Amino acid sequence: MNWTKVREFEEIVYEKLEGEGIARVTINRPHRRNAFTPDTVAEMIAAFTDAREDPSVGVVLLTGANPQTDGKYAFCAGGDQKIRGHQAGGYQGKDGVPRLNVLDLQKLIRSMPKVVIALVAGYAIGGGHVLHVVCDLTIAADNAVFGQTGPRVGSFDGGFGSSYLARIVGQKKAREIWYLCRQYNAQQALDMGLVNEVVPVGQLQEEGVKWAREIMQHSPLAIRLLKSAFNADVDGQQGLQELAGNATLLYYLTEQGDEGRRAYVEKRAPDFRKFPWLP
Ligand SMILES: CC(C)(COP(=O)(O)OP(=O)(O)OC[C@H]1O[C@@H](n2cnc3c(N)ncnc32)[C@H](O)[C@@H]1OP(=O)(O)O)[C@@H](O)C(=O)NCCC(=O)NCCSC(=O)c1cc(O)c2ccccc2c1O
Repeated sequence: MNWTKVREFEEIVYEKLEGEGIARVTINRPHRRNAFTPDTVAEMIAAFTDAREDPSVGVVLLTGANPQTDGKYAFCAGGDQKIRGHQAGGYQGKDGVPRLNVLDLQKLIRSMPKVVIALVAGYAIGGGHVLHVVCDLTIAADNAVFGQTGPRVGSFDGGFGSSYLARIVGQKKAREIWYLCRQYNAQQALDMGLVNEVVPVGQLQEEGVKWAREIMQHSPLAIRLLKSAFNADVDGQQGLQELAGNATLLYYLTEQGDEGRRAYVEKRAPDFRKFPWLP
């Protein structure tokens, strides 16, 4: 497949499949099971922002560099515990400032009007598990392992990582996942509705592209509106803002919406009488 690097990053790889509208973000810290630092997250935010702003991109694949240095696999093992500051308010990257900027990345993935598909091989653990949860779809390799570790390592994600997880797998299962910190294999994840499909690990990337190509055949506006409608059901005023923003976008595309703008620019009264009050 003809993947082209969009630009150089240090802790991720960001590519596009030329002429297909598909982008891929790969977390590239295999010596730490692809655990993220604030710098990894800042790079991911930059890549996802590029994909969001590029009108030719409709689908973004999120994955981890594999196999790892010891031959094992990981999607992402969450925040890098070795740089989580001592009694500090977050993870410390190159500038030494403690932050939890993965929360900004979660919001971006969730609200961007493109489809984000997590391709999970090996461990999706802690904050890495939450990353796949906030993606629109998840395809798992048959060696995938899912779980939260927060209460064991002195952390928790009470946002999308717990409340949205409960919307996906149900309250009882979500509480089990967080309170017991167990690990679940790909089949168990499929059974609880946590992933969309399980494929052999060697086919994971191809399968992701296959799903992306199918999505790319469909209407961008319909998918944009569906994503914001799914979010609006769960995300309160933020979700309504996304849905309403799309209503405004559509209104701007109409003659009626344009009449108000034109009248202002032409310094005349708008004529809305020609438009029907539909039932
Ligand atoms: C993922 C594992 C289950 C894999 O186990 P395995 O035995 O295969 O591998 P090793 O344990 O030997 O790991 C190999 C190598 O990688 C290092 N490593 C792995 N994960 C991390 C990590 N998260 N941070 C730092 N380093 C990591 C490991 O130390 C080894 O290197 P050595 O040089 O030491 O040999 C297992 O690795 C594992 O359980 N990892 C920890 C998973 C974890 O607890 N993650 C953090 C959860 S908390 C979190 O992610 C989090 C982040 C946020 O930003 C939040 C923001 C807001 C709210 C909440 C947040 C949050 O909870």
